[in-house]
Amino acid sequence: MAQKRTIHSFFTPDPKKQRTTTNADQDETPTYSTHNTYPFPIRDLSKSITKELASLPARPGKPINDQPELDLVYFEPYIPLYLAKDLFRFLRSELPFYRVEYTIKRFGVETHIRTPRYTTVFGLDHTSLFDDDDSSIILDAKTHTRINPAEAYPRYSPRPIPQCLDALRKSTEAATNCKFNFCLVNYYASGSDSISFHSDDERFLGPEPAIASFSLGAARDFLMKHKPIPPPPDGRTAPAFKQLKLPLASGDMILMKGKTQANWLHSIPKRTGKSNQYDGGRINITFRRAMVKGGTDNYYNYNVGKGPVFRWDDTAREMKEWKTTARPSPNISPNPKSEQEEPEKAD
Ligand SMILES: O=C(O)CCC(=O)C(=O)O
Ligand SMILES: [Fe+2]
Repeated sequence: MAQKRTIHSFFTPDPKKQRTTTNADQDETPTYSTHNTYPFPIRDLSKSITKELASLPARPGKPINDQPELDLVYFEPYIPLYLAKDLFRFLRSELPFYRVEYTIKRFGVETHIRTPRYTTVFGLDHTSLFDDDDSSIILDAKTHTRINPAEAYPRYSPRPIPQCLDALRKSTEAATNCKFNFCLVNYYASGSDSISFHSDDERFLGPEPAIASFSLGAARDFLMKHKPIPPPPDGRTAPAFKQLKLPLASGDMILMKGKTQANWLHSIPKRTGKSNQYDGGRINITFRRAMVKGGTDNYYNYNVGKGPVFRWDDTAREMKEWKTTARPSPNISPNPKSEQEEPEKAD
């Protein structure tokens, strides 16, 4: 008879499946992705993890399309638990993060927004390419001639997707038949970090964008609700939409596509209560495809910004400001009129 598993044993990798901490991995000399825009070199995944990612998804995706204009594919999970656990720890330790603040005009009033989570982004829109042989060179995607990044991307220098995220991008492209040129990462340090209801329907993603969204670490609820619609004429009853609540677990992936972004909003609400085996920390990775230069500027502005870099401190078990003499001090607009959390993601 099969042995009964305790709750603890579900989070303790099965020895037969502990392929990510093999002797081969431990003996491997680490390699790093480097670029002049990275605040520090970003470690590459081991050969064995890279190979495993290429063989995913662990389970085929299931469509969720039983409501008007809703078009999702839910991979539950895409990354098996033992691997998701390693990948969560790896990315939390190795990526640079930011706590972006910005000012927007809301109802004619300058409002200071503090993004309620850590973020980072890598990638370049469809009009340009990093040179395969030298990623410090950016090429025009059509002519393959060199462009001047200071002219084409004056506010933020684009960052190539580091190997540790690019391996997952390649796997996701193969599994979904979609193409992605951007990777956005959110880190929710605890239940008080969140993302408010919004849709990723920015014009620079083109019509009917496909967005692949991965969860690693603590489980959090992903809520979806239909955008408000005008009341139908001549007293007819408005269609009823049900709100969705998907308790996304480590390793899960949701592909949002078709008319979803144009018609539905999604959010990760704040959560109270106990933390779990991941200290309550959760990483979200989204792969997207930006079509025009404005998309690149927008993504860096709201996910990197001009403020300080944060990096995971494994002794303190929290994100700490990462100091370097090579980087200018934070550049945050002084004396904001009011401060509040993001209302909705700005375009
Ligand atoms: O954390 C998540 O699952 C959602 C993130 C998200 O919606 C976004 O970054 O646009
Ligand atoms: Fe989103």
